[in-house]
Amino acid sequence: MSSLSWHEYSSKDELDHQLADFIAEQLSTAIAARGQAGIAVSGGRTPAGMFKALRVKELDWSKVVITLADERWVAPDHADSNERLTRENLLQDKAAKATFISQVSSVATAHEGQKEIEARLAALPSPLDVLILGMGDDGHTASLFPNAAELEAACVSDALCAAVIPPAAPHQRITLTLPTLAKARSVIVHITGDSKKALLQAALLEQKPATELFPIRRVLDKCNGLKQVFWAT
Ligand SMILES: O=C1O[C@H](COP(=O)(O)O)[C@@H](O)[C@H](O)[C@H]1O
Repeated sequence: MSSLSWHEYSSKDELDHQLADFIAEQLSTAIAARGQAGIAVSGGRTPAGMFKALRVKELDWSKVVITLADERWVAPDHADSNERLTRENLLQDKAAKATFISQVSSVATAHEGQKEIEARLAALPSPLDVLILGMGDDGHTASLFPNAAELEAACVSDALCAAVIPPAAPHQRITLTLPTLAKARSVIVHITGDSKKALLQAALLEQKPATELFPIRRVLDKCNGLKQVFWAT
């Protein structure tokens, strides 16, 4: 694996602000170099504070395309929706000018909706300039869940996204596939708490066939861009 650098902070607030500064700089650099920037953000409990710090940054948000690393197959106003989290916390203030690509539709299942989401994602700058990954307590990242029936296909797929039914977590999912995630120019793992730090460190040390590694490790192993962990206790 190419090298992974760690940035550790003594508070979540400091982490949120430092990470927001770093992302804003990367988006501005991408816009200067290529005229636009593409970023995929994660959902869950971790990113809200960082989103609030990022949304007020001075950059040309009209040139930024934002999507999700993964989405829960729920209505966009559902309490568990990653889109809702992103709209309420990131797509506000200056960042309201960004383009957002939603990864959910009104059809009943993620498997049925995958083709429509795939078509929408064709508008995403490729490769992504910035990818923010979370990590669950089970080592999943995006919605690449250990033991999901769709995991192996999503790790080698030519598609941009895949439908996944997590074996032990709520909601059907759409996730960017591992090849789509791994192409990102800059990958940031954004985690908090001692147990996630310990899990990530253990995942990075595992010596097993790829199919038995935690999904977070599988993604990081395939990334050739800049790789960093932003962590706070
Ligand atoms: O289900 C999900 O979980 C992960 C981790 O979330 P957290 O609540 O532990 O921060 C998240 O990265 C992913 O986007 C989300 O759909």
